[in-house]
Amino acid sequence: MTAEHAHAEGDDAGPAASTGVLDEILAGVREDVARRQAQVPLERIRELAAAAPPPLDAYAALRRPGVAVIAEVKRSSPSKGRLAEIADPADLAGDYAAGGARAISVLTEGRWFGGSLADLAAVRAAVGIPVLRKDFVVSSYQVHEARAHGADLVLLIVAALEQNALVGLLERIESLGMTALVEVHTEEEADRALEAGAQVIGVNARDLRTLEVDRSVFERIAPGLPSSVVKIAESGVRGPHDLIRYASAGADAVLVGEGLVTQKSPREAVAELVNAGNHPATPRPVR
Ligand SMILES: O=C(O)c1ccccc1NCC(=O)[C@H](O)[C@H](O)COP(=O)(O)O
Repeated sequence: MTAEHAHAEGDDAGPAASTGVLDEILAGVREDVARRQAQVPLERIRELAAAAPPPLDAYAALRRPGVAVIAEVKRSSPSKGRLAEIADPADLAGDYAAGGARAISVLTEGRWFGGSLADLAAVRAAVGIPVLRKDFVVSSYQVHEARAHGADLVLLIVAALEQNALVGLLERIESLGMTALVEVHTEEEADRALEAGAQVIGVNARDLRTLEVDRSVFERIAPGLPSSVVKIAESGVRGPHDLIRYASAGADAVLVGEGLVTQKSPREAVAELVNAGNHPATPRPVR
């Protein structure tokens, strides 16, 4: 399967997706990282990371009362193909922030998601709230890149990493003052995330190998996570009803892409979710 035709196979899940989209994405990511590293050596990217303004405290931002909304800059996806043009990611991020988003997620992978590090830097410059580098991080080079381009949070996907690599990358992220958002999809992955020391865990309803979305995955995994861990429900939020469902299962935050970028007014769509997350009737996580 290729980036060009994967989405033609189905909606949220398709038979051809079962060949393992994640592995294909990772192969491309490794090539792209090697190319960038040949252009900008590790030593230089480390210097750029060290010179960047200090990161914001994402853990504290996501622990504030109410269900936080992390709004995503997402042009395309393997499951849906082209979602939105997003000519100016800074402009979109500004709208998200004005609508009350607690953080912005920027997909920086280029082949399947149409993102870039330039998008990350542009969003960083535009907003004063935490910014997540959402990518398929497999090397510490990418962690330094994230910091150099202004990230406060970096995604680590347990399914993409051996345990040693997960632990090493998490430590590297924290040593640079950033927060690791550790993504899981099964109970076993949640155990690995906790063993690695994750303080912020995202439960993705989307199986990254099959692309199937199952919102009940959060309800299964979240109650088993310690109360000190920030619990983020990722994928499948199409409106306030999904946020409320995730909140009932203990979500501190929801991460939303498609449900925002496809709206006529992403700002109003964020505000609607934020209002639902702050509504007194919306369940609060037990801490
Ligand atoms: O979105 C995909 O099709 C996808 C496929 C393979 C790996 C990752 C993928 N998406 C990344 C995400 O997890 C989502 O962008 C994020 O959780 C938001 O999801 P949604 O609100 O459903 O767009």
